[in-house]
Amino acid sequence: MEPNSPRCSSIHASMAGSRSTAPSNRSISAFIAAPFAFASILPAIPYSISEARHAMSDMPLTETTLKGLPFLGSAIPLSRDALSLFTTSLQDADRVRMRVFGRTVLLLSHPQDIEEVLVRRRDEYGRSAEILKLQPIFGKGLLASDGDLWRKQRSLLQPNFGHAALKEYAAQMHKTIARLMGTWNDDAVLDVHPAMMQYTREVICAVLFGDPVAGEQQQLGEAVTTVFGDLRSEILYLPLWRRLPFKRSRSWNQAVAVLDRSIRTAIGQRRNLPPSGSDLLDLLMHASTADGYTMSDEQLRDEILTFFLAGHETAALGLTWALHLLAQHPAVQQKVTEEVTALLNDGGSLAESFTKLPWTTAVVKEALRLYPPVWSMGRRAVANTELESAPVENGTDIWICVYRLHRDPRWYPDPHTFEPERWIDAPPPRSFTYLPFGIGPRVCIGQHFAMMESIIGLAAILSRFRVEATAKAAPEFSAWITLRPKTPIRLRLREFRDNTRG
Ligand code: HEM
Repeated sequence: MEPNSPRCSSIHASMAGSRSTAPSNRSISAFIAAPFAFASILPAIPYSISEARHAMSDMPLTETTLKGLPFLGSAIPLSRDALSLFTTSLQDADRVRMRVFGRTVLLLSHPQDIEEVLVRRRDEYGRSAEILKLQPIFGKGLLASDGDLWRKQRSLLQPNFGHAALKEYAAQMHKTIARLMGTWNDDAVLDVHPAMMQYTREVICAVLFGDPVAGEQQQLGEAVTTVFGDLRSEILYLPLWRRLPFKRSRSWNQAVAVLDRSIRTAIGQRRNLPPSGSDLLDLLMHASTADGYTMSDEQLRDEILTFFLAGHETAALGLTWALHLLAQHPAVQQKVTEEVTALLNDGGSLAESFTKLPWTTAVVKEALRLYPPVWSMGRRAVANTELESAPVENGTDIWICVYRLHRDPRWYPDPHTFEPERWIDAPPPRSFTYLPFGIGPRVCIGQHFAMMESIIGLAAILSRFRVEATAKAAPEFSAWITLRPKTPIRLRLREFRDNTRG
């Protein structure tokens, strides 16, 4: 997709938070200035309302209602296995209505409804109940805030995820994965998810704080792992769970305190130094909008925690699933290895030339299609509104099942098959059917960052190692906030090249 095409400018215009529901051809907004050089690695998220309307107008949407228990509604099957409940019920209808603890929930996976909720009628939907429950811990960072605060923060933060900034981060990413691979040996069996968590955690720490001394990094890393590893309980039981004298809640509280203290200390120390532009913390601290708005220390702390929350595990999961898929598909792995090797043999460097790796990019996109780390997105209606032929009452919870959307045979032929070819020299998928990073004004601010981190990470690993599956069975996954493997994914590393280049 050309960045200045009408489609693309519609995306950008839609993100500017305008109240109009009509598509606009305004040129690229300051919010999402997708850099030209990165266009080829972005997930194809074609967006043209008129095109989408035309293509889908002849298909009436179907709706069903799930019967549940009094008051509990569908809470029990939902807590047992939400993903199965979602995918099974969405097989029979485009929309599923259910009750959960007395609330109405509308489950969606049709692109037409998704467009309504996330773009056309976006002002009629607010943050989801689950996200709002995180506010006492993570404050009013970008993910959990809304309205004017969100708009101000988004425009302040967005430039730091644009082209120039990303180029700086590429070198950090490459350095980080190279350092990590220095600890891997030929024939070793790698537990992939924790290894990728280490990679993305070190990247986000390095990008935010520069290269802190190893001890601080380690302490911060452990706190991040504890806090974000136990978010599930947090969301369910907050604030009760935190007050109970369990070992897990105690260590969780301690980790939150460490994280909080480390971030506040880093902010405090920096306030006494002149601006250096050396890392993201420094840039954010001194950023201001055209009308002079700057962030308070409290807001800065919330944004940094939010980046950990939103950008650490998600990116690690994308990479974990990509490596798993490559181990299952040696022929595709070979293609990736060949293109990376060719680039390096021609004197290219991964940090500078990662946009020139179509197979690696396609593998990342396809992994995010099959295993979207954010497999479900939520909103809550803040007004009485409607979807085509369906009323939506104020207060209705909306859940969008991205997993089902990505595996719907109407949009993806042979939807459960790993086929990176879909993303190479093929027309982009139908509008609003590929949403690993969401869409509309609340689209992931870190999407380019995450794509770059994934491509550089994957390419670096495959420039040196072949990965082999150690188990035949496909791993099961647990779908709570993110789509995680239920049991470890262990891959055998076969070193074929030393890591002195690239
Ligand atoms: C593969 C990796 C990632 C995936 C799959 C992912 C996915 C998403 C999705 C689906 C949303 C939109 C949620 C919604 O509309 O309700 C989102 C929002 C967000 N993401 Fe990401 N993300 C990833 C990486 C990152 C990274 C690396 C960062 C930061 C460094 C980040 C920061 C954020 C923030 C701050 C938001 C909230 C944006 C807003 O509401 O304005 N994400 N992400």
